[in-house]
Amino acid sequence: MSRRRVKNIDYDDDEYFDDYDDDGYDDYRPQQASSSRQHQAPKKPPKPAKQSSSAPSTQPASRKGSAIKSEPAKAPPLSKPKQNGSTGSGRPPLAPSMSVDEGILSRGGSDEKERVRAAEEGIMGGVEGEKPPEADARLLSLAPLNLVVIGHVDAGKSTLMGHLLVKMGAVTTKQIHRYQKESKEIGKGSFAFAWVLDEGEDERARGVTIDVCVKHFATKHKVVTVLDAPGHRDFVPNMLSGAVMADAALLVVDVTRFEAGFERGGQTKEHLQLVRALGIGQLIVAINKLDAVGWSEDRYRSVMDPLHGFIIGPEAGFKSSNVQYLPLSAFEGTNIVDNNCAELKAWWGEGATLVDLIDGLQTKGRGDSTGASGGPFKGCVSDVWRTGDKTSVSMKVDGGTLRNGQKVLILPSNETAIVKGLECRGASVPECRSGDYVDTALLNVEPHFVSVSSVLCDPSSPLPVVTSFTAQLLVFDLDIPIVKGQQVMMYLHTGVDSATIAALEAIVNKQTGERENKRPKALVKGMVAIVRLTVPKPVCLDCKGSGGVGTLSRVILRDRGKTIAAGLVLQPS
Ligand SMILES: Nc1nc2c(ncn2[C@@H]2O[C@H](COP(=O)(O)OP(=O)(O)OP(=O)(O)O)[C@@H](O)[C@H]2O)c(=O)[nH]1
Repeated sequence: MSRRRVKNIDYDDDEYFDDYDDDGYDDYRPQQASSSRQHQAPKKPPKPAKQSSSAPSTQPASRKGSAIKSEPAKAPPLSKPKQNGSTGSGRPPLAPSMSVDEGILSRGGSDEKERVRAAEEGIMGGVEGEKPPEADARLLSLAPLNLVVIGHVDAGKSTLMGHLLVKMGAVTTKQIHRYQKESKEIGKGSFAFAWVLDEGEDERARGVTIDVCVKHFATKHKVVTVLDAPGHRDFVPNMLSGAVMADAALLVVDVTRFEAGFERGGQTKEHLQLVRALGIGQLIVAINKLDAVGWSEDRYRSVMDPLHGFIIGPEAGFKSSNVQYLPLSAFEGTNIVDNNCAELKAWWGEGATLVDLIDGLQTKGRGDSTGASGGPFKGCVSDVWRTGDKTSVSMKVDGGTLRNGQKVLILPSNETAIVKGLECRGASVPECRSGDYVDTALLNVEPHFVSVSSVLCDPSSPLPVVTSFTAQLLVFDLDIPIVKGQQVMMYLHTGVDSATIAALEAIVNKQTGERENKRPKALVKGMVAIVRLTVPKPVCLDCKGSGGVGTLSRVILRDRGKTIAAGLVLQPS
């Protein structure tokens, strides 16, 4: 199944401001570039045990095409996809995809008329109407992983994911042949694989990803939810909406135009800083389009060296051991699940493929099998649409466990609802745990009680609903200093809204963590500061250190199309 979406942000408490040792991720302090952080030539990734190129499919063949009749061909009003439009909070909606996928994990439909009819009747998704497949036992035994794909525009992100999904059996040969034919007809033949993910008409006509697209596939040990993010600078907010859902990031770099994406104005650095700010500590770097430079090892290294310096340097702050690199060709499909290219083998040997590296990624903060981790249930809504007389939402579980039949409190609307169905990773499931991306949670309420950025939580543990709060922020590269009274765009978990910097309360000493320089006049690049933010409408949030995966406390500020600061909510004020 695929779903287009567009949501939010988050930021990691621990890595910026707390000890981060216990989770093995990072000892990142943005301030101090310790000598151990100085650039070291990265090593080739270890060679994990090779995996069969015919990785197991995630759904039995008999389920192909099932549950597709209830998938709408166009979304009803609440979820109608809008390119750069907005739903609820003003963030562009992650509306259900119009996918007609017949692939193994896809829930698109083969019967277009039936899907249109279902949409017109307002019957959305597989929770009500024809049911989605039950998750099979093998899938449930795999570790879930949400992977956001980032990188400068045209780096080859969608092509890479499209080709990977084809190779993993999540897209049929018939379907990719159709994309090849149709893309050729409009003179965009090189985008055939990208069309697996770029499903919007605009995206296909322009050859640019606009919304985040969500797809699933399984490796040997993982069931992976891919969030393919746009690379164009105009769509950074959409990219953030995918990144906030992720456990790990895959950075795609175009080896032929590396400098354009890496230097000032390119999105490579900004994306890296943002995913790190969102608490993502694990990174795979796919150096793409090696076919276009004759599989040159020299070119590969000339890109990897400056990139690695930035990635482990003070501005991005990844831990070297959590970053892995590999050369590939998304277009030719080389080194994705296998490597049959003699020129690459000559210097890469039997090095890991992309699927090997994805299979070896770790997740943190995930609920355990008892659902005990993360405390009471809480989660943030990233998409909303009507399902008959009920409301469906997509969301990220930030802590605890969400179960079918459970009563939840919706904030800020303060309405309660019962969960009438749950879908995760393309299948119907009895529960979703901390860290899970929930494809669909069906709620027995009217849609106006829920919007993108709503929070669902355990009614006995309501989260704060506020119009003013303090946050600890790291200041990014700025054209002009941040001052009191400044209006900014605020990305708070899955929401986006305007906000005012009501007060600059203190500068934080990066070495000691102590507050000093009370009431500074202005904030400049590299500072860590405590600021008070006010918002015009009440927002529901969580505070730093409240448990779970921490999505609900992450805040990113942007101004005039640039990210200016990112951090964590400290407390309501
Ligand atoms: N030669 C070559 N071209 C590639 C490769 N991968 C992608 N391309 C081409 O690069 C162009 C952009 O590919 P996309 O997959 O749309 O790039 P993207 O990063 O998803 O683009 P946005 O999401 O819009 O930022 C297309 O013409 C692809 O065919 C590759 O491995 N080799």
